[in-house]
This record gives sequence, structure tokens and C-alpha cells, in this order.
Amino acid sequence: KPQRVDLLVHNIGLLVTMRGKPGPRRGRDMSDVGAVTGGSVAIADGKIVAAGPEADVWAEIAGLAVDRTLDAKGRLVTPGLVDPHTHLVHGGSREHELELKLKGVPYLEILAQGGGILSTVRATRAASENELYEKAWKSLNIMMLYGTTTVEAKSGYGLALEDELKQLRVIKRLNETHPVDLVSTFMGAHAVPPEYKGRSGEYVKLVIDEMLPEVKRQGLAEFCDVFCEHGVFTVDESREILAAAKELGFGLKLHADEIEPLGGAQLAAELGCISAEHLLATTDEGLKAMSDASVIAVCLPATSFNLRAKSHARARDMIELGVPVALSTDYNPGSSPTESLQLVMTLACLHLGMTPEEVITGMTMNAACAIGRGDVIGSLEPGKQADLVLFDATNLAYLPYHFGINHVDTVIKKGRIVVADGQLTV
Ligand SMILES: O=C(O)CC1=NCN=C1
Ligand SMILES: [Zn+2]
Repeated sequence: KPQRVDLLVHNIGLLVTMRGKPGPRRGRDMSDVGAVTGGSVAIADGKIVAAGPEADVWAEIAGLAVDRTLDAKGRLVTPGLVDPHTHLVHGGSREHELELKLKGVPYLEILAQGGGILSTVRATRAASENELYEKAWKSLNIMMLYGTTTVEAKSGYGLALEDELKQLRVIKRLNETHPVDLVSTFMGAHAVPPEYKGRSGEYVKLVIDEMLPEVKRQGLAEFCDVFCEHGVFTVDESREILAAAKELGFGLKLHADEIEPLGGAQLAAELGCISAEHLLATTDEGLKAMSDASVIAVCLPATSFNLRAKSHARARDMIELGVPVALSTDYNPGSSPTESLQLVMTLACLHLGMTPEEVITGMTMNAACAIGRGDVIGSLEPGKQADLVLFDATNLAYLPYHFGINHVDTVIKKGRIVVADGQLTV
């Protein structure tokens, strides 16, 4: 029991607690955001002491000294937003591809011509560890300003042991220094590097025999992810890599069925992946397999928007079929150059047909579960980390409805005010 309350956020018009049973929310449960009108949140030592109706919280902390109060002025408070799928650490940018895209050159065609991911690989190999660190630091600041308090970050632009380790060391250093918490994913199988062009089998062996063991030995990643796609890694190659990763104790993720329905979703279910990503082309059979295996679907509507996709991830069918749905920016310099989860809110509603309640569930509890952090973050309940956002809005629908701006007023990270009046305080 704490001796004092460090911070009391009160006069909250709508408090989204996301309280509920542990684990990702499915089906109708995705619409229950644990909403409280007239709420308060009491924080001590970076953790939630109490969160709920004002009177209940006052009773809970009766007799304790309160160091600091924050008047929410009747507005909306949610758990800190979680971005479970980013390629945060990378060199360079790919605005020069915009012209190709407008001419209708497909994403995989640009990659086949040595552009796309491979142009970011060149830029990332050329960049020093410090340059990558500085560049990613700026993006983390933008993410935090937009309400994101925890971020998953993948390697995958090195595609050679030293360069992959360089990216992963940057993620580790950012996690140690920046207020935003990072979760690290090894993605050496993001593409076949130029020096292995036409010899993908040998590159797969390099990933399995050299990279995975070394990343494990240095403890530089919790998850392993693979880009299972036509012209990148086949289902069989993806299975081989993820089976080896599982053997070494990595959690598993899979970029699946983004463009072609190769059966990535079924593979994710077969291997027991914690999540599968993209899923635009996944069949009902694939979604059912994911539902049965409790694989979380991470939908990336900013990516399908940016790729001018004719259709988007079938989130309504996923929710109908009992697949837990999470949302993410897929922040990367090619297919989704945006740090804004608030833009993703709008696209998740308009392109995926999700309701505001389902969207916030997909960006808090379900996103936290997709990176193995459902017991620490994702909801405002006693004992959870005190990561929360005060928005300049009085209800959830206003956030996706009024798009293209930043609605964040205050961000609190582990009980510390890191953004106030929409400005960084750290
Ligand atoms: O294009 C990129 O750099 C990131 C990406 N990987 C798989 N889809 C997009
Ligand atoms: Zn991605």
C-alpha cells in the first residue's frame, strides 16, 4: 500500500479504463472499454493506485497525502497508446518513390528493381549507430506527442549480422534513454539482401545459423518476425526461420498475406505466433485458424491507405470470427511513413469499419498483448504502469472523426508528465 499519492488526475469527463479479464479482447468484448463518467486516476511510484469513479478513488486514497493534482477539466483520458508494429530504426527516406507510385509501379516491383526496402537497407548500412539513434529519437518524440507511450521496433534494414546488431543496439539504447518504452523484434528475414540475390536459401541459412543465435546470445530481441510474401520469403522459408526462432525462445510474429494470400495466417496459427501482421489478402480459412490459435491480428490501415490498396484488412470479419484485433502505424520509410496512431484511428474507422471503442481497444489492451505486455500496460487498473493520455476531447468518437490534427493535451509516462499542453516537457 503506498504511503502517498504522487499525482491525482481528477475531473475526468470520460475515463477509458480498459479494465477487464487479462488477455486480448475479442468479438463484442472489444467494444467494452471500461468507460467511467466523472473519473479519477491516483498514481504512486509510477503505478496506478486507483482508477474509476471520483468518489471510489477518493475513498481508496483516504488519508494519503496527494503531492500533485491535474484537473482534466471534464475531458477524455485513455491508457497510453501502444504501437505494436514499427520499423522505427532506419536510415534515409523514400519520398523519391512517390513519383513511381503515382505512375502505378507496384510496391513489389519497386522492391524487385532493388528499390523499396533495399534502398532503405543501403541507407541504414551507411548510417552510423549514432545517426540511427538521433533519427529514431526524433520519431519517438513525435510518437509521444501523439499519445504513444510504448513502441515495438524491428530490425530488418541491415540484412547482415553486424548491421542487424547495429539496429538492435540502437533500439536497446533508446529503450534505456527515451521515456517511451520499446520492445525489440529481430527481422533479419525482411528481404533478401543484394549479395544473396537469387540465393535466398543460403540467406535463410545465414539467418538461422548465424544471426538468430547471436541475437539471442546478446539478448537484443524478444521477438522474431518474417516478411512472408511473394518474391520475398516463401511459407516454407518462413516456417523454417520461425521454427528455429521458437527453438531459441523468441516470441514469433509474421508479416502475412499483405499482398498475396500465400497462407501466412495459417502458418502463424500453426507456429503459435503471438501476432500476424497486415492480412489484407487472408482468407476466412486463415482467419479461422488464427482465431482457433488465438493469434492476434495486427491491422495496418495507414499502410494499405499509403499503398493505394483496393481493399483493406477485413477487421469486421476478424472481429466476427473471434480474432483479437490490434492496430499499429507500421511506421517505416516506404509503406507507412507516419508516426501518428491518431491518423490510424481515423483510417481504422473509415477503411476497416471499426467503431471508436474497438479502435481504442486495438491500440491499448490488444496492442499491449501483441507485444507480450498485457500484464503491465494497456489498461488503467491498480498495479498497472501509470501510462495515460489526456485528450482535448470529451468522447472517443471525436478522435477519429476530427482527423489530421493532434488531440493530445497531456501524456503521463510511468507517472511522469512528459507532454503538457501538447508540448514535450522532457
Ligand atoms: O517497405 C518497407 O520498408 C517496410 C515493409 N516491409 C514489409 N512491408 C513494408
Ligand atoms: Zn511492417
